[in-house]
Amino acid sequence: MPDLHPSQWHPARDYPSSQQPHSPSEEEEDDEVKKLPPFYSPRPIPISRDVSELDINLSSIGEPRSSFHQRNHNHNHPNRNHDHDSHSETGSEHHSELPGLVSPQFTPPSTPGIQTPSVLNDSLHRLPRGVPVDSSLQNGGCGSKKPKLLEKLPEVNCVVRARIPTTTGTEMFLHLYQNSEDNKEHLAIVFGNQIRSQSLDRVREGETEMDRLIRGAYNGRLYPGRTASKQSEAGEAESSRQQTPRQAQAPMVRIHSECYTGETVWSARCDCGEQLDEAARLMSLPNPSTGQPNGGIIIYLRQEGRGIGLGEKLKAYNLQDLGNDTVEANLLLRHPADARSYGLATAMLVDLGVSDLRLLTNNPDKVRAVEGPNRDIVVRERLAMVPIAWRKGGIGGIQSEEVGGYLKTKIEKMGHMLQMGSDS
Ligand SMILES: Nc1nc2c(ncn2[C@@H]2O[C@H](COP(=O)(O)OP(=O)(O)OP(=O)(O)O)[C@@H](O)[C@H]2O)c(=O)[nH]1
Repeated sequence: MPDLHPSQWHPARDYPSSQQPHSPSEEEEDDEVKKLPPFYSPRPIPISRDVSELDINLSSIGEPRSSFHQRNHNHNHPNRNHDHDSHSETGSEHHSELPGLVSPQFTPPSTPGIQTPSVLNDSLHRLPRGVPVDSSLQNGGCGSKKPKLLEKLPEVNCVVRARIPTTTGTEMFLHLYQNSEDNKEHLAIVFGNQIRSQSLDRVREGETEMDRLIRGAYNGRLYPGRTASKQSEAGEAESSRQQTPRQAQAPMVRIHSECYTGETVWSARCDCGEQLDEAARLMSLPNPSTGQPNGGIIIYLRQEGRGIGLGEKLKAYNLQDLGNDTVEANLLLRHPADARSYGLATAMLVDLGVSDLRLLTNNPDKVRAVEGPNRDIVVRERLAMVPIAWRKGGIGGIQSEEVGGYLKTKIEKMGHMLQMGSDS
């Protein structure tokens, strides 16, 4: 390689041809993928114990501090609170006493209290347009690339579930999973109270009723003094009255990969934090026909930096500042452009009783990959995630030179199904 200062060096020009980073051919991709462990993210440590016997390490739970209701979308200052009052969009509760921490996506651009939930025709209250998907067809709305899938889904086990009231007034149930492939705590963020985890509800040998209550394997709600995981008849009648009605449509699902920089430390290099917020907001919106929240599931996978890990992603950012795009930077670091896999997401969704879904994504690879090796799950529709800054009448959104380049590369090199700068 020529002896150049890094700031003068560009991969396309200055790499010896044998080392030139390039878009891999299908064969090369095959080789590249074979070299990767099945759940590369980035170095899984296989666990030998039976997943059903895994114990809960409570001290390690709680990371990362996802700030999806408190995100700063202007990025002028990380701690800036915007000036909208907080307002529940579900129409179910109104917390006028909450501080102004709620992000603009969660806050209608009006004074809380003067609008009724019947105003469902403005862009904030509508779901994105669904595009029908059929992955069995060559041009079925999800690209033509066949994902490399394992023959068998990994084993997953939901070890604990807890109710989380959120700053918008919507409640969700956080499900923490362990699995047979790595030691990471992957999560399912479940909106609505109809979706149950089969592995969580399964009775464990020797467990007491208190054990079940503590690990979240109860129905209805917890209250001081409750001792039984199953409710009394009166309690059951009350909970079925409060249960969110089953939606006629397949549930909305977002499969999200961890992004510490975009979700926690206000990075304007990517739109990851905004996408996480938006998925939660859409799942909290009232369904026009029932008035109840739409509900849905965010599968939160710990595959930081598209699977290369935070340290490597930070190196990639330095390479980006030296003039490379996101794909080139990964390849220069000897990583694939995208090192993720979605088998764990499929297995978690199967555990949550999902057989078909509407997927919030622009990424064609996710659609086929989440369906699993035997089409264990079917994606019926794709709901586009259009950046807020590109939307007509959209308020805020991430705006920076870096996020512009990031989205451009996704569209031009990774086949993401979006039109640059457009909200269609
Ligand atoms: N290697 C690398 N990873 C990045 C970069 N920017 C963001 N990421 C990671 O990309 C992942 C974001 O992916 P997702 O939110 O699942 O979205 P996606 O696959 O791009 O597609 P959508 O479903 O359309 O959002 C996170 O793990 C981020 O940490 C980057 O410049 N380099």
